Amino acid sequence: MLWRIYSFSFDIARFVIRGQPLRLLVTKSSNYYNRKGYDDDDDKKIRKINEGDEGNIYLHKSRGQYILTNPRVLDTIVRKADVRSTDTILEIGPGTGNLTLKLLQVAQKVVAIEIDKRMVEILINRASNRGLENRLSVICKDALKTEFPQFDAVVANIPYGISSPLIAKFVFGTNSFRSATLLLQKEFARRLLANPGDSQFNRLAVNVKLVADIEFIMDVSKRDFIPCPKVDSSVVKIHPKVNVPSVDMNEWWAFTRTCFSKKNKTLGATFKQKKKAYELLRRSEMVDQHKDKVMTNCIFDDETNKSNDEEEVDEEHLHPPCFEKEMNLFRDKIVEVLRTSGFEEKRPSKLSNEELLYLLSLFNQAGIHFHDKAK
Ligand SMILES: C[S@@+](CC[C@H](N)C(=O)[O-])C[C@H]1O[C@@H](n2cnc3c(N)ncnc32)[C@H](O)[C@@H]1O
Repeated sequence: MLWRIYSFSFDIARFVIRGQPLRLLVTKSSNYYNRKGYDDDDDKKIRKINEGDEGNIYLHKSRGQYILTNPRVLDTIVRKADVRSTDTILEIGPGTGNLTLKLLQVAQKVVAIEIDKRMVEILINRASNRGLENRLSVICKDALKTEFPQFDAVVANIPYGISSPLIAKFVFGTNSFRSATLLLQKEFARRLLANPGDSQFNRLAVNVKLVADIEFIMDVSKRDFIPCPKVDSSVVKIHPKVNVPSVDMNEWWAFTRTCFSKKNKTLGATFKQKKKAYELLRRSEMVDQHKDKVMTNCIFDDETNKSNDEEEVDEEHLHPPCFEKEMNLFRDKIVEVLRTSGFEEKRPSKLSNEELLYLLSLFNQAGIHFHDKAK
């Protein structure tokens, strides 16, 4: 009972502070979710929100459905995105359209990709009620499986569960664009912003920063969302670089995957592992018979820095006796490159992209190449 009173006063306070209509349907169960955010045990009907008279909807945790409701935060995101009146803006996960409606006021066109058709209905209704539907194009599909149309910039509060592959799709995809202003989970944003030597620096930052500059915009409190998530958020702006180093991206991803498999180990220790040398020997152009079968894995799938590039290799066949001599020679060659270049005692977590690019070029000169696992 006390909690209900507290919860209701909180909503009233939000109404007064922000001067916006109450959006919550205060139902029996909503008090529970108010307090706790999503219910971990029940991912189905978890929270009903009400967008004024324009529809109401239950939100799903599995789809990252956290609605950003603070108009001041929404305005700041749009302002910091520097949207031009001639722009086509790509928005991923528009939800019920709080951000979309603001974008439609400043951009020429908004293309929104939303997986949930219930959200699409509400979004189209809200845009139509304001006479903005002609400038809105909605694609009701999974953004990861959809080819993006041409766009000038991205502005989005994306579902956090797909941050890595989505950012990879933006920065390594074929579309050229000016910037991507994204609301991300705070921890993820910190990893993206991290520099060599920072504890959060990992392969995610290394790969993205090869092709883009990342700008911190602002932190956003979890209390600015409905329902209240467990984590805080941050807005960052990704600026694709005009001059990208000329490097084979597949090889770069495979190289950083190997280096960052243990980001705090020295490179000497990482590359001296028999298994690592064997994998490289098999994949190197010197012996790889299957060069054309290179497979590109998700470039960020080790962002938690777990050693998930450890291939499931049958130990018996890890280094067959006939291969032992060849492998030892190859490993000596790798270590020689590291020793003569002064990289043997260095740790990948402290190296800049320029240093990593230089090391890769030295490996290549010695005939050592990196590929993702051959199929
Ligand atoms: C964090 S909510 C953001 C909603 C809205 N933009 C806002 O700021 O309030 C994420 C939205 O992305 C949608 N979504 C989740 N996975 C998606 C996917 N793979 N492709 C497109 N949309 C997706 C969800 O349905 C949800 O509407």
